[in-house]
Amino acid sequence: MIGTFTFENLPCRVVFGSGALASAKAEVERLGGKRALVLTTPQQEAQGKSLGAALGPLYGGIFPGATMHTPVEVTERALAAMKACEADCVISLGGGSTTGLGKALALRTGINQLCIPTTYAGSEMTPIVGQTENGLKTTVRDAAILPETVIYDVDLTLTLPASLTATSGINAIAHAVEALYARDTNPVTSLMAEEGIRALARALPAIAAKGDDREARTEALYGAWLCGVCLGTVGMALHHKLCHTLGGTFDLPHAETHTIVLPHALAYNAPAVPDAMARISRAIGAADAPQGLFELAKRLGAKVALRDIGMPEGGIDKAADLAVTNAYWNPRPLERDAIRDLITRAWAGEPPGAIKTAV
Ligand SMILES: NC(=O)C1=CN([C@@H]2O[C@H](COP(=O)(O)OP(=O)(O)OC[C@H]3O[C@@H](n4cnc5c(N)ncnc54)[C@H](O)[C@@H]3O)[C@@H](O)[C@H]2O)C=CC1
Ligand SMILES: O=C(O)/C=C\C(=O)CC(=O)O
Repeated sequence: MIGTFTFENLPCRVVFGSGALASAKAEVERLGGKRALVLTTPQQEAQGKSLGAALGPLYGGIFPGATMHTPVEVTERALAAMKACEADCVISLGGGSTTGLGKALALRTGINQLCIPTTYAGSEMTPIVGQTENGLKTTVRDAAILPETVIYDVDLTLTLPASLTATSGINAIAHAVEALYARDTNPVTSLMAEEGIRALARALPAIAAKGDDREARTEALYGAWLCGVCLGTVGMALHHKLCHTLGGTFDLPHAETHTIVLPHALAYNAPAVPDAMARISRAIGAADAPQGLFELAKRLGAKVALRDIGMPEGGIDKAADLAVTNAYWNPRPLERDAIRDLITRAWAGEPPGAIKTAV
């Protein structure tokens, strides 16, 4: 049954397809840009420079210093580079870290962003940025943060290593999973969520078998786009909050943390959200959604234990305390002991279990 709901379409132009990168110059012109600063990580600097060459007179320069979790000191250096070349727009070429830097600049200056994602993180579709200062990561949501234009070119994803393909893809799936049981869930976002999960769950094993399978890569990028829209459109819950806490407190890598925690967070919420569980099961083709996602991660060769990505066992209690400290909405009430159980399983790499319920 369709109830009452609010749906807000976020204004963003999307150019999708193999070879779409060639439209970058035209898209900058469409935004009214005269001088673009290209942003990349150090690893993607050469790619950024070749994009710069294709921009001709619209190329203002490159800032190849993007890094994970958007540290404010990096943003300040990028701001100086923006001023030095008198840029009136930025082009973010890379994964969520590079997109995050472009968003941090837009938040401070209102500058237009052309975003060219090369992972499946989905940040390009959201008006959200997480920024780190003095070791503390805080999240800002603001309309100015949403990129104006996004170019999805599957060719750029062919080089994404197998490990990051797997974890970034499951990071995307996590956005759609939580959208299906969000407090402000709605039928339109849920359509995108189920289709996004389906596309990624189908494409990722094919990519694991053949990294340059263009058809599977296209389907994965399409799925990542839909999942990113879900993250930008509705609120997230326990899974995203836990990953944020674990990542920030123990300096764990973003996509890997999502991949490990997702089946366990879903098992925790399962009793409260049977309809969402049915949709996820259908999308991944598994009888049990948490178990199916755990199996998918293993099949893709991803790590399934927080201890294997650097979380100390002594941190389990601290994480459980933090998870229930700043109350936030979740479909199932936050129960400290059950959340500790969830984190313990994720730490050890055990399959998701029936999580104990408070009596
Ligand atoms: N604000 C939002 O809505 C969201 C923000 N994020 C943020 O994004 C960051 C994580 O982004 P990710 O995309 O997971 O990783 P990333 O952007 O840090 O990329 C990881 C590494 O892979 C390299 N790389 C990227 N694409 C490549 C390709 N196609 N071929 C070869 N190498 C490639 C990058 O240069 C980098 O060295 C975190 O800081 C996270 O908080 C993630 C999702 C949503
Ligand atoms: O950290 C951010 O930039 C904000 C949101 C996310 O990273 C979303 C996520 O946890 O994947």
